[in-house]
Amino acid sequence: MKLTISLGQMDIVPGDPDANIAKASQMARHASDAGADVLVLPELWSTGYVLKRAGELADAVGHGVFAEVQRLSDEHAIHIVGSCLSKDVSNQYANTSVWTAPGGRALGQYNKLHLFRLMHEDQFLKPGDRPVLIDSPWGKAGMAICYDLRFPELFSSYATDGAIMVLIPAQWPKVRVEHWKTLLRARAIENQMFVIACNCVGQIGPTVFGGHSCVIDPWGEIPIQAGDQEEVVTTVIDTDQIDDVRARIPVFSDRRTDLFQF
Ligand SMILES: O=C(O)CCC(=O)C(=O)O
Repeated sequence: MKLTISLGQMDIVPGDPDANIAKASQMARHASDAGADVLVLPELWSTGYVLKRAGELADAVGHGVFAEVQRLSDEHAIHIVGSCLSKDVSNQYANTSVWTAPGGRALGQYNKLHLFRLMHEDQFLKPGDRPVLIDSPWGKAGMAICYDLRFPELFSSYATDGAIMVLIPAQWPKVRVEHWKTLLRARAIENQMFVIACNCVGQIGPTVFGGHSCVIDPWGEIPIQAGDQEEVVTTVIDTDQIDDVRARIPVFSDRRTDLFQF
């Protein structure tokens, strides 16, 4: 099955949801004009890392920025995935990626499992308590956010549970962009699935972000990779490629499940 994906590599305006929603709106229009089925945005794209202002900037899922994304999804008939600051009924904050589908619905939501101490997430946010696999119209899709990329067991559990792709909104710093590229490719190759990753660009405080948003196929090839500027890039993937790659090198049948847990 063919799936057209756009990556909205945004230069996030810190602490200014209105400015970032305007950028997301332009990106959704651009992606829709390019024929995209799904637009992926970065991690915390509506606010950036201004966690000290979570009380003012976080929204309950379904409200505020999440409702704005639903409006964009309906208007442009496009699925949208990206993470924003959320709050729950007890006013606890999380880094939440929602898969928003046209027609006024969300297919699922995921709270970042591995909080990134270097950005003080552990001081402000509640970590997620479970992996989330979305039943998308193109097949099962695992949800991950940025630092989660360093934890291969998350990706391998998604693959074992039938994922054909994992979507990763991120704010990955330029200084470690080689880790980003290497880990994304490794996760795609070792799990023989598509890895779809959208980073941001620009600078927030002392941190410069690395861009290089990309889609990686199950063979480790990179059909599209952005540079280090704000841009929307689009590519078409064929999910049937997964069966071809898994037939060529049957790592899932060759796993030593008698020795290791997956
Ligand atoms: O793992 C890294 O190097 C970057 C992670 C990160 O910036 C994040 O999770 O926000």
